Amino acid sequence: MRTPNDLELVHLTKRYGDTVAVKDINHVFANGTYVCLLGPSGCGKSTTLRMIAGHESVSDGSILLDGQDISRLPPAQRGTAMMFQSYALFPHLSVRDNVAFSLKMKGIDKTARYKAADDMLALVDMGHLAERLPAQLSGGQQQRVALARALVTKPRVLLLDEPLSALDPFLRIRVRGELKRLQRELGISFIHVTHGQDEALALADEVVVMNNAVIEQAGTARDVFGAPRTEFVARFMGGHNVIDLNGGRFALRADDVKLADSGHAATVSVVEYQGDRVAVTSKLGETEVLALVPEAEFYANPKNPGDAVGLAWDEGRLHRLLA
Ligand SMILES: Nc1ncnc2c1ncn2[C@@H]1O[C@H](COP(=O)(O)OP(=O)(O)OP(=O)(O)O)[C@@H](O)[C@H]1O
Repeated sequence: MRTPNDLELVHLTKRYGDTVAVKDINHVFANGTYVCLLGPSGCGKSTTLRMIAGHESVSDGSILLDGQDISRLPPAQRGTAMMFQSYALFPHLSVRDNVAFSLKMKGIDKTARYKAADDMLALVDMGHLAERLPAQLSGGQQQRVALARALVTKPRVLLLDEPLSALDPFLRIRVRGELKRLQRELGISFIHVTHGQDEALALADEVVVMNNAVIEQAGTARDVFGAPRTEFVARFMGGHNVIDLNGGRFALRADDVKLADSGHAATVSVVEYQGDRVAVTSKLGETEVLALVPEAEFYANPKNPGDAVGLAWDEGRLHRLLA
């Protein structure tokens, strides 16, 4: 069912000469959803996002927002806003002026645009630093200013291109929590491009996995992780084994593989301690099978490389792959 402010991609295609960067994509991003566009380098994520934003022209197909074709409108008239990876703040403007800039371009008077900028800075917890220049801010603070600057135009869809990639791992986890909170508070859609599986699983209401210019699978984070449709998705999401059995190819979650005395006879090849669990890789014929074993369970009966081991799983946990 369609709701107002759904964003729809219809046969969306982008060609650069002989390269097809995005190939005939059809998808509806439901209003008020946190979407992560996930995929390996070069799969077409950023091109898709830039076409939605209007920073890249469309070769074929169209982009509809709330039923209206926005694919030929200039970026500022689309109802979308983009936050760039590099933040792209103006170095000579204060934080407040950076946030108010697009409103100035629209001819909004100073009192009104400063009020709007201050409201957005308060939303991202940066009100106290409104007078500073970008160079006087940390990376995380610059990122919040960039976010306030994108949100000040009151977009119906916020587009984020690898927004966390410049942050250190600790800050990345904190800021991603803030992004999610902000999206819930504002109730608009966020479309967030990432190549981090963990990031997508942590944030997204809907994960859209791209590969080779097409959407390979889309669904809730649990659906995509729990029921990958293809070998590519199973391998790319990680945490799965891909094994051939009885003429079929199956995904089997590594945390569903048990080390047992009976079962499929294998030989342990690598043991990695990971804190809360131990990653045990074994050779089952020519196939490497990963088992993620809870720490206490592993140390109750520890294994070493070269040990014979039985691999067991519940048949119901095997998930047949389509390709
Ligand atoms: N301006 C351009 N001219 C020619 N080819 C381009 C251009 N921009 C992107 N491409 C090509 O289009 C394909 C998709 O690129 P895109 O940047 O969308 O990938 P991506 O999934 O965002 O990758 P990354 O994670 O590395 O940013 C790639 O093969 C890329 O080389």
